[in-house]
Amino acid sequence: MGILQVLKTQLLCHLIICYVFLVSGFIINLLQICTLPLWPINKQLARKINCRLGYSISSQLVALLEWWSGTECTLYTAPESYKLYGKENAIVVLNHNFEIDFMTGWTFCERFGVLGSSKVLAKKELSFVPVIGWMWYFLEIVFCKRQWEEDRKTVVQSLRNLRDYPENFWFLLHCEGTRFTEKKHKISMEVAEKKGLPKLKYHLLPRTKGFCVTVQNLRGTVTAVYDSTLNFRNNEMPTLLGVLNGKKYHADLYVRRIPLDTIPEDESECAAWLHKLYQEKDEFQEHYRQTGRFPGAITSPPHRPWALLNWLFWVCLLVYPLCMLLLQLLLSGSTFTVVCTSVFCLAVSVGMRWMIGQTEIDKGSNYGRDANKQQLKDCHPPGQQDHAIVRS
Ligand SMILES: CCCCC/C=C\C/C=C\CCCCCCCC(=O)SCCNC(=O)CCNC(=O)[C@H](O)C(C)(C)COP(=O)(O)OP(=O)(O)OC[C@H]1O[C@@H](n2cnc3c(N)ncnc32)[C@H](O)[C@@H]1OP(=O)(O)O
Ligand SMILES: CCCCCCCCCCCCCCCCCC(=O)OC[C@@H](O)COP(=O)(O)O
Repeated sequence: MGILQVLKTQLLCHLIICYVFLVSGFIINLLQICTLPLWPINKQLARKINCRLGYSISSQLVALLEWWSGTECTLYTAPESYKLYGKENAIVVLNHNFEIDFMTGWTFCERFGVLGSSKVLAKKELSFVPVIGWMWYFLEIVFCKRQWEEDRKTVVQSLRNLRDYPENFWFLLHCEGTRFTEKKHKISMEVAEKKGLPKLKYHLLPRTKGFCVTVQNLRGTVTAVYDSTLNFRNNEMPTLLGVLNGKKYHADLYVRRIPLDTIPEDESECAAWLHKLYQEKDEFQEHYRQTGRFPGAITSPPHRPWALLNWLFWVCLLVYPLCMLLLQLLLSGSTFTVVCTSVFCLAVSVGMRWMIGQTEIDKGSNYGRDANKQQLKDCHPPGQQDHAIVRS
């Protein structure tokens, strides 16, 4: 193991990275709040500014994945589709198996220049996560409680707001609605059986309402669906902590571009279309398992320097004052100040660990663990968490 690799596993490095992320994040959140008076005056300008500010936060996680961990991201796609990526609005339908699939998705967004404006149908709980969740509020991310009766109105309204968005965007949909675990898979296949739908081996049964309503409300705004299937080589199960420790992973993403006007307008036909899409996605995963690759031509969209430059900017800006502050504290000789600072640092570390926990599948929600919604609301007792599938 090289010296740099050892350095990447050191707690001090992690604390500095987290400090830069948190402090820069809070500064950017504050700047986002400052754009509020601009919204009624010039909405499109406010949106553009927020895209740049949002980029400055999310690109830090991209830099962590690309430059710190050195994770390789390979794209399998048709060359004629490749030319259009980043130049049109699209709905991205992605499988939901990995703890860092959001970072991998962001990395592809960065490579095609749509990171600042990328959107997602996200669970409401994520809107409360400091920095990222607060940033999303200003980026007009669509949140849902995963209770359709309550979501219908807000989701439709949020989607309609995107019709005049001034930047090209990709709208991410994890139609499975939750991350893959063995238990959730078993239950969703029972639902599939009851509904007379073919079983899926690598995916949960897709929830169709979000997809249909998105297609319905973004027709005319979005030109294509990017059917995206993600996998990691050698059965890697990547984690954010692994990335923070500098572990290199190998992501393979297969993208098929499907023109939006080929998707049925009728809701039940649209739902059937989505079920068929997931059967095809399952076949692609089977192909990957058998051959170690997806169909289609391989490309490695080039790295852009901006994510790294943005990160270095924040490191330069924030690490020097931190060092000066710590030095002053030590020189002050006040036990009280030193104890207070230590407690503060500990609280921040616990907060960061909680944020990282939001990405962990073992700490995931109960959604989809039972076909009966009432039962879903009950928390299961500790020690009964199900585990993400370990692919042999
Ligand atoms: C190219 C690279 C990628 C580019 C990336 C681009 C952009 C990146 C941007 C941001 C990155 C950040 C990423 C953050 C990720 C965060 C993602 C999430 O938060 S995922 C969770 C939230 N999202 C979703 O849930 C979306 C999918 N869900 C839906 O669409 C749902 O329909 C819904 C709109 C949320 C509503 O859900 P609800 O449960 O209320 O209703 P449903 O109708 O869906 O469910 C009832 C229906 O389902 C049947 N049922 C019951 N149990 C199950 C089960 N276990 N499995 C499957 N189906 C089940 C039930 O019988 C009902 O059926 P029916 O409708 O026939 O009555
Ligand atoms: C350079 C920066 C380094 C900082 C390191 C620490 C950063 C901490 C960042 C926390 C990021 C929080 C955003 C989490 C996004 C997680 C997306 C996700 O995968 O959500 C899960 C839901 O889809 C489904 O939930 P479940 O029903 O499976 O439960």
